[in-house]
Amino acid sequence: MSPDATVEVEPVADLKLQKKRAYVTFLAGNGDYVKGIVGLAKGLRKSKTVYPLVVAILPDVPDDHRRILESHGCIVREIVPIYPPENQTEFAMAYYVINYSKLRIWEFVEYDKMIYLDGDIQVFENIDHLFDLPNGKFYGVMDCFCEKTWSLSPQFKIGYCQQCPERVKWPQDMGSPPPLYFNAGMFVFEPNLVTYFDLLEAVKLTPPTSFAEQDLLNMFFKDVYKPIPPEYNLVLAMLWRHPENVDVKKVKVAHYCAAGSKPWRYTGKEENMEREDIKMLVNKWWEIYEDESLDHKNGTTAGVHDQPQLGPLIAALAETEDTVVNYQRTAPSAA
Ligand SMILES: O=c1ccn([C@@H]2O[C@H](COP(=O)(O)OP(=O)(O)O[C@H]3O[C@H](CO)[C@H](O)[C@H](O)[C@H]3O)[C@@H](O)[C@H]2O)c(=O)[nH]1
Ligand SMILES: O[C@H]1[C@H](O)[C@@H](O)[C@H](O)[C@@H](O)[C@H]1O
Ligand SMILES: [Mn+2]
Repeated sequence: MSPDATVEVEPVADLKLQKKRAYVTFLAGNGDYVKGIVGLAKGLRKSKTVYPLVVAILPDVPDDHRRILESHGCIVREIVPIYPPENQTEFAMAYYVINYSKLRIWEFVEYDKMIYLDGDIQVFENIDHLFDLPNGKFYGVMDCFCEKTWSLSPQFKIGYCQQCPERVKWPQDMGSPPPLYFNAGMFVFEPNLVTYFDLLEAVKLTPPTSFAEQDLLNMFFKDVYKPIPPEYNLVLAMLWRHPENVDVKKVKVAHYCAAGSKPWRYTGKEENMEREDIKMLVNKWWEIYEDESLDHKNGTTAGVHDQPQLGPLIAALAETEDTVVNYQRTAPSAA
């Protein structure tokens, strides 16, 4: 390039950050969760995210499921399973043991920041702005302790829930109330190898408990946890347990974790599944899943991969720590 050449760089977006952000989900086994992830990929595309969806998969995910994910624009990354120490613990759901492997996502350090979403989550509105939350914290939505899955916990036994701490107050003779507890189906985090090795160490040293890696993550990040509003991860039981805390019309992200609510298995027969709000949310999931206009085109991945390749000059500038490079994005819509 000649020395007096000028480069048109328009002040629009923080390129450096965009380059290193992604959504991430997790897939294990040869069952039907792959449908959940296809639905999620399409929901994210509909939300017009500019970021890709990475799927961390265990080796037991069959090839045809991997190909389905790739055909929907996902970046598939195989991870090595993580096993908790031997223990007699009864998990709230027996299969939660596989979720320890999810901790491998802290190893994805080619990304500065990621948003983890379970495969039974659907995104109805763009949530890319969550990537702009200040670094150094762990963001997630506060859980509810009222469903039967919590029946072994002291909270459930005394009827205490952090969603309505005034209803049954935490008894003084049980010490101070437990720290705020997030649902680990959705969270904003920064991959980091030091954190990753500390997490692996914590797994080795911590006897498993009912909610597996969700309990571990809550313990590990308790001092940096910052709650975000429930519309970023609507744990469906909130609709009948704490209706005063949620407005279903404002929901950006729904988490189909209540018993019987997974849309691809929904029959409407289980408790609470006949509710109109549940039927509406299940229908919304199916509309996205079946919308062919949201199918991935041209064999490219969603989000960042739909963006033009950066010129080497812009890329080099983006590497400079204190230089904010802005440029005109001409990305086509993710749809
Ligand atoms: O056979 C399976 C089971 C689970 N998963 C993956 O693991 C995730 C977690 O499983 P569920 O969504 O069924 O679990 P819940 O929502 O009931 O569980 C919650 O508690 C769990 C405790 O282990 C995890 O923290 C999980 O992320 C959190 O949302 C799934 O979304 C999916 O991404 C699979 O791929 N295959
Ligand atoms: O991880 C669990 C799971 O998602 C359950 O279905 C729900 O009852 C819980 O509140 C949550 O902590
Ligand atoms: Mn889930």
